[in-house]
Amino acid sequence: MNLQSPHLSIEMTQEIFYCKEALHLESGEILPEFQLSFTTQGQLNDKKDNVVWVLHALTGDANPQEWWAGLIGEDKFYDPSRHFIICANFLGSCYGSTQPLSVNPGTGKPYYYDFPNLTTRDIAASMDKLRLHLGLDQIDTVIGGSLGGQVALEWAYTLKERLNNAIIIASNAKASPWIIGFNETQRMAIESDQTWGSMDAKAGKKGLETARAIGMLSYRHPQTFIQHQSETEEKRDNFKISSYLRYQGMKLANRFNALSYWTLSKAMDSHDLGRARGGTAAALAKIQCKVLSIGIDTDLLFTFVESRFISLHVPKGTYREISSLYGHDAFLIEYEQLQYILQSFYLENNHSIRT
Ligand SMILES: CC(=O)SCCNC(=O)CCNC(=O)[C@H](O)C(C)(C)COP(=O)(O)OP(=O)(O)OC[C@H]1O[C@@H](n2cnc3c(N)ncnc32)[C@H](O)[C@@H]1OP(=O)(O)O
Ligand SMILES: N[C@@H](CCO)C(=O)O
Repeated sequence: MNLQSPHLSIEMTQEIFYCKEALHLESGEILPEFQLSFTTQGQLNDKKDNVVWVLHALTGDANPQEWWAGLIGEDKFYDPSRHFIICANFLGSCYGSTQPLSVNPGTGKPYYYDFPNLTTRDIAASMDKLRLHLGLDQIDTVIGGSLGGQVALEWAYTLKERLNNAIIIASNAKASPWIIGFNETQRMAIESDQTWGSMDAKAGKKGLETARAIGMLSYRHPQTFIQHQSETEEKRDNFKISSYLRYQGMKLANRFNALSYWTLSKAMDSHDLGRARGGTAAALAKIQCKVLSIGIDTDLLFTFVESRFISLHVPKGTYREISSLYGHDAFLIEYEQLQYILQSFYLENNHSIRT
């Protein structure tokens, strides 16, 4: 029981950070200005050592209390009565941050297909502008899964001694051809939608449905579907898994847009911590903070081998593994194991943050 907040009432604040400074992107392009939607919950303590910055995955938003409800929130592992919890919607995403449907200040019209290519390094750089805006010199923990883990790793590299812990879940130091291939097939699905190319917020919506259905196969494991979508009677058609994938496609297409999906999937592909830094091993060797890399035994997309690679090459690395039926998406589901792993990590590292 959280005695400080018996009625679970610590307010969450949602704001927009407007950055009027240009962001110079890795591609050489420039975003003349941008905005990030972000939330904070809890208070920065006097020692300013309780900042937990949460980074979302491909289709998440700035409300981890919703999509990571088992980990973030009052009476949860990261508790706003102790931690100052920050989460920003990624640049390129469609939950309040600058994205392809935003107005290009140069033309006065939405960017649509002129929105620049972003990399995970660019997304981390935009996040750092928010950190400076908030006046935070020190972050205790950055934590993210999947694309969120990629961005967290990039940020950990540049934050240097300003970061104590990076928790990188179901992620990697460099996008594998397998991941890029999955993303490419999803973009092909979007491209094959006849509305793709039109200047319309709903362009590519049907294609996005297919893209998400393909994506779902990579976010889960064959065993997930044997468990949850097996037929109980003999059938020749209309299988459960078919309606499940169609439903998941529609669900995503109703809350996301294809242009943002395109942009963020390209960012995921771009991920290479070692680019222009002498390769991934050399770049990982320069990360100064403690790194907890968590793999998932059934992850078919970001394999546990890639997660372990991170911990083996950073100077202060720990590797832990989640065992799950759910494949890659287990990082959004297996709360008990996550809490245990996190608790042990902080205890083993005799860490000041109270958990
Ligand atoms: C503003 C926003 O909403 S932001 C949301 C933020 N989202 C994220 O950050 C994404 C991260 N979250 C996720 O990826 C997912 O929510 C997960 C991994 C945590 C869980 O996935 P879910 O889709 O909820 O679970 P699951 O795969 O079991 O599917 C359940 C849904 O499929 C439906 N379903 C299950 N089987 C079938 C079937 N055979 N046919 C049709 N529908 C089916 C269920 O009725 C349920 O529907 P509901 O979501 O409307 O309740
Ligand atoms: N299920 C995740 C994708 C994989 O990380 C999401 O929708 O963000």
